Amino acid sequence: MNYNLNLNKETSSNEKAGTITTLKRLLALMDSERKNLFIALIFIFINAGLNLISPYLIGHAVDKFIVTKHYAGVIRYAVILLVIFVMAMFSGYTQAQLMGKVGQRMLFNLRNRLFNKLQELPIDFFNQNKAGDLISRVNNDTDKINQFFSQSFVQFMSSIFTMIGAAIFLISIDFRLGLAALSPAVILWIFTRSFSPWVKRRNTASMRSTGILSAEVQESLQNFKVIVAFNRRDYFRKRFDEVNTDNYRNAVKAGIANTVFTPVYGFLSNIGQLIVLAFGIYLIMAGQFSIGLLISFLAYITQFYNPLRQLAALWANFQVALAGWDRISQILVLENNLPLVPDAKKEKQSGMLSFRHVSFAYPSSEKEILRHVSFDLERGKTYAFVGPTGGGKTTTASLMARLYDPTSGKVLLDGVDIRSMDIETRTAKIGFILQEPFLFTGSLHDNILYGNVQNAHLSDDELLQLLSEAGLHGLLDRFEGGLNARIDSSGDGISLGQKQLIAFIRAVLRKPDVLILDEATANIDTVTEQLLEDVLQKLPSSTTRIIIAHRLNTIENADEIFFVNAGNVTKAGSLQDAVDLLLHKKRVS
Ligand SMILES: Nc1ncnc2c1ncn2[C@@H]1O[C@H](COP(=O)(O)OP(=O)(O)OP(=O)(O)O)[C@@H](O)[C@H]1O
Repeated sequence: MNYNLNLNKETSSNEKAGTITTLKRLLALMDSERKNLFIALIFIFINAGLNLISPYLIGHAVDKFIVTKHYAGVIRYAVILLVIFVMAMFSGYTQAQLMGKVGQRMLFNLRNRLFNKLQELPIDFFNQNKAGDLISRVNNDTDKINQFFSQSFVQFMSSIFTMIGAAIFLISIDFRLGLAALSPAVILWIFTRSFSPWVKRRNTASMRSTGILSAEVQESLQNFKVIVAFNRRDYFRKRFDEVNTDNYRNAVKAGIANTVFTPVYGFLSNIGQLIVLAFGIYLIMAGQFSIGLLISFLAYITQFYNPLRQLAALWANFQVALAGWDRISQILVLENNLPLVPDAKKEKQSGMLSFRHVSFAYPSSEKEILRHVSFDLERGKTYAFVGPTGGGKTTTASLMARLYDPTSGKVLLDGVDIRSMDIETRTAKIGFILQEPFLFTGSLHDNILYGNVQNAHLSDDELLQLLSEAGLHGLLDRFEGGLNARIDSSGDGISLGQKQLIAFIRAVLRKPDVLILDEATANIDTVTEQLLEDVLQKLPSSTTRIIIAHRLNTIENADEIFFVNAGNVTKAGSLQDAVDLLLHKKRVS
């Protein structure tokens, strides 16, 4: 599956969908907010209704009391109008409050949904997309949708109610004049339909370049030490300048597109008023219309075209929200390409961990890293995987932990295809210490218990007890502050060796059946390494240990050594044979 969001058109399910379909999908996001939405809509409706009654009352008052000079009645109408205006103010306040909360909750749920989806996706997705772009989708694009729902949606619905009400009043006061007044709206409708896709496209392009900008910033901040060390600041400055310029151009284009509706709507609403004025005065002169009715009529025209003018701006916001939703749903529609394959049969005569005719190529390249590889690893033994840089050791280990699926063949754990194991079972059985351990901001205590559901709620003392039982407590001396040592996700403030220690303690405490150490001790001093070696020896005798290492002392205690190179994984024999192979003295038979 192609996971590249910026290349993969198939994942953009909304791109070709019409506005109504996309709107329905957007509204589906509000499923849990139905009740609040309904109450808000009632208040929006009441507010629009109250605002619509006033022109009629004013026109009525003019004809009944002002034209006939019965001024006492005007006071009564003024009081009624005041009550209506106060009620309208309260309903307006309530609807804004309600929708503000609905919008925030929706933003919260949407971000949660998006983040959970990101957690479900395979490593390959993260290989193909830049973190900065994903962050921009989770933060900026969801916020565009929130802005629409919490701010524009009330105005949007209120404008629609008001317009419909005003149109009904216009037509029922005088059918001919009403139709003439509304005729410019038809032109507006055609104009809006024709230009909306273009506006949405420009907004999508603008968001895409914001994502690229965010990725660029993230990349250079992450690598700033290397940039400074290699004096590459000019190069990155130039790259940033290009991306920033591109983002600026796209934002300007989107801004222009977003303002295209407003002047046209303004112009055509003025034409509507002009038509009413001319036609209305003609009807008054012909004795077919009253002054009071013309006043009401002009007010209703304003009530029809003003919201329409607002709708022009809101329509642009809506297009922005749609474009944001497009980019978000590109992620939401993705499926993990490592699905659970149910009902795998247990295979006889296999080791604890076995490769059966495994071939593998990374999805982004044609090159086969492993070709028809088969081997069996037994329970409780220690295996070393050696080979030249780029030979395929990490790839082999990744397949053992099902970070990827083989292109063909099977990986078996206890005779069962690991594709049939649910993620909890698999991760409980296989502990993987990566070359570059993952840390997050928090205490050493939190970092050690990361992903350890069973021991997640241990206190410091209980954790200390557990660590000393596992022979790991001595390693805490390497951290100032012990379990309370502050760890930063960037890894600043601690050494690479300390990072590897955390990953080691984390994995060992979970007591996995298979423990894979991928260059896990490369940056640790020899004294600490001996400590780790002792811990490894103290692991339950049933634990299978797989060690990938370049340093010979790390592999000398292995029960068996495998040599990984050029698509093959072969038994290397003794340590000396492995060294010979590494030095190319011997060819793999
Ligand atoms: N995500 C990826 N996408 C495409 N190719 C990859 C990816 N990761 C690794 N490779 C390629 O796969 C090959 C094997 O890489 P691998 O990391 O498994 O080697 P290794 O033996 O562990 O090397 P080292 O000793 O340097 O860690 C290399 O040619 C590498 O370029």
